[in-house]
Amino acid sequence: MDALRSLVQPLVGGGGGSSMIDGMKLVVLGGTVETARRMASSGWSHFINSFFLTAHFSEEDYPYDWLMLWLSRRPEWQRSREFETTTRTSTPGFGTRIADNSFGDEDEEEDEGAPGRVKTRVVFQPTSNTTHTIYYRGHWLRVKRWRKGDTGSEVISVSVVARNNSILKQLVLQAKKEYEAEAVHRIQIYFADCHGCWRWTDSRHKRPMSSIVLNPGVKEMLLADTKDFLKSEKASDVPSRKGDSYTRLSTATAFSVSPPELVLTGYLLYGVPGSGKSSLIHAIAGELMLDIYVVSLSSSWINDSTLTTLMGRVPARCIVLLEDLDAAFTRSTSRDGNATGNPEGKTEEKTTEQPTTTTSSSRRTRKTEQLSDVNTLSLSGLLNALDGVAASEGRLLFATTNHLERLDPALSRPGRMDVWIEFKNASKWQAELLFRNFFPSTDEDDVPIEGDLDSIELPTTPPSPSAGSSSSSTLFSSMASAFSSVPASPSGSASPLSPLPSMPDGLPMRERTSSTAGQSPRSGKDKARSRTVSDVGLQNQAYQPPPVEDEIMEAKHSAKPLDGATLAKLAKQFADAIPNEEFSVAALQGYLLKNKSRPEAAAQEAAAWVESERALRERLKKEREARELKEKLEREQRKKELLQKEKEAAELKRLEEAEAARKAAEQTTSGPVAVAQAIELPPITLPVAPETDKENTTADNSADDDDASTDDEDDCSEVQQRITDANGTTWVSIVEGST
Ligand SMILES: Nc1ncnc2c1ncn2[C@@H]1O[C@H](COP(=O)(O)OP(=O)(O)OP(=O)(O)O)[C@@H](O)[C@H]1O
Repeated sequence: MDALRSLVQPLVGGGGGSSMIDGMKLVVLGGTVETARRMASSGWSHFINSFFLTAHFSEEDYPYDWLMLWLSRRPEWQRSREFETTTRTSTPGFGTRIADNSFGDEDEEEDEGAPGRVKTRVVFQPTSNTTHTIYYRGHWLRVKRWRKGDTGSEVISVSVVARNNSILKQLVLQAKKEYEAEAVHRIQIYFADCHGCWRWTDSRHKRPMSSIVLNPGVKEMLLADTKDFLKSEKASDVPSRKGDSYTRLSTATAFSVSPPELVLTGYLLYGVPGSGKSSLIHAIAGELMLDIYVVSLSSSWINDSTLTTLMGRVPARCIVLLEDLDAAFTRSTSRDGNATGNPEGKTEEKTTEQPTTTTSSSRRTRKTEQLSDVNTLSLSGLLNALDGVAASEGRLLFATTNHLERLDPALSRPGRMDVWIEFKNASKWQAELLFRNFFPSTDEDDVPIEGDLDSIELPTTPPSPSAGSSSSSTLFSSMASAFSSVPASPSGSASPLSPLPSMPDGLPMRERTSSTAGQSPRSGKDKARSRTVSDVGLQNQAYQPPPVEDEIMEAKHSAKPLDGATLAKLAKQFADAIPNEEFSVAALQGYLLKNKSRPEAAAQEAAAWVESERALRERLKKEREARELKEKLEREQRKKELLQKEKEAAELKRLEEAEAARKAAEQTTSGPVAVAQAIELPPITLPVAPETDKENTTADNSADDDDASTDDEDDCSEVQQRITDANGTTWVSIVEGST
């Protein structure tokens, strides 16, 4: 103690120093000690860190996803004592995969009233900026999740004491393997957001192809075709560079007709809602292990540049899905029938509605301008974007629409939308298969469906549109549901197809063919993948990956399994009660879901259900018609009132102008003629007393009259015309003279 005192004494001064100097000495001492401490600590941490290898994984790249999944399964990660909870994360995989630290309401009792209810999973993840120590293959890893200051994106940093980075490589490879093993059962769904970025939205279980009920041949054809495409993409030098054209077997080969070589990239699925378009795409994505990138063209923010940016950011090997293709040019944000679908809609609006007044015209112009700001997707913009997808590394382009007739013919050019598949309401055959798929059976093997499948026509290649050029055919419509109307073609060779809908320019679809020559797909863009944490893109989710499927699976457990023969009998009974192509598959599925534990009742009550649905439709139709009529009348009434108001306003304005002019004239000159002159009124006609009266009054007022006439002669230069009418009244017309 004495030694310490003797050491400090000279620094703080002896008892004789002033207190001020003592204080300063203390400050200097404190500063020196603190600096020394900091230097020691920083030197120590540098020293320690020099033994660490650190890897950073940014959320903008795939390894981040792999690691997040890997981490979510580590007990050390789960033992963290500080958590964030989230139901949605921008991180694919994490939180939506069955991570050990996530929980959902699957344990809750099923809500009978909401069969299609989407289950929410809550994820616990350690808060960012905390360091976790995880033991991995003989090494202690220090893992920290943090946010970059400049971009705000998340980063995982993994540090380990090691001589080289092989342990980190092993870690990444293992995380990747686990991620991919998980991905085998799932597909990732990305939505476009308004910033031109792909935002991961969902991870869904694959949907088995067998759960899609379409008339035979369609699924198989599509699957074979897409597989061929991907195979050829792999086998060939990926023809993604500008100017290259690439070929693959046409859909025709699936049906053993001469295989023309085609540039074929786009699949257009069109038809009534709830007929399985999205479900089929979902199932194909699962089968081919591809993720889905969805753009809803009815989104208000879609425009040429956003679409081009988005297409440039689509990675290789995926499905690009353009939802609501018909809405592309309609400036409509709804999927209902309100959209005109007319590519010229904009022009029409401008030309047909002639503004009646300045006010209404400017209002309309303002409105149009606002719309233009919101959505300026042009046909050429869309086509460019499609060509961008077409150019490329295993990307399959799918488009869906409920309104084929609204599409522009340019969309059907080769390399854009080459295979068109129509989806109709459920046929009897589909109803039967749906029933059999829906309810569980004790028989392991599929019981062949009763009924003659021969009556269902398989898709065939359409006859060559131009004589003798079999290799130029690129397009046909495989009527997914209309086959039964046409006799089968045993060989699968060209057979009469059901009449094809006409395109807007009057050509039937199958005639829209052309050779592949000259196709120059745009060069493949960089494969940047971007996820922005923004909700805007999610507000326009027209595409809903079929949510009911899980419920169907669950339904299988809620009904007692039936033996094959009973199931077949009930399915037949059900199909007999369902009218052909009147109800969508989704509607039938909804009915079955309601009866998921009562297959017998589902079959027996189907006819009654059909009647009740018809009555409901009828009622809704009447209500809609009444509402539309009322709205129409109200619109007309409003229009009338508006016109009346505009008329009154115009009249008022005219009078005000006349009045203003009169006043102005009064100020400059005086007298009626000047006023008449100023406001360009017609000559003033004044009645005068008949001659006799005049004579009588002349005597009395002669002096005045003389004065007046003198005044008139002096002041005015008008000419007076006297006219006597049938009643004997004399009118004097005063007309401006020319003195
Ligand atoms: N052909 C089908 N096979 C199996 N399930 C179907 C079929 N059609 C419809 N469904 C069921 O109906 C629901 C809606 O189907 P989906 O979304 O695929 O229809 P869609 O034709 O894409 O409709 P929209 O045009 O409105 O997008 C899904 O749950 C799906 O399971």
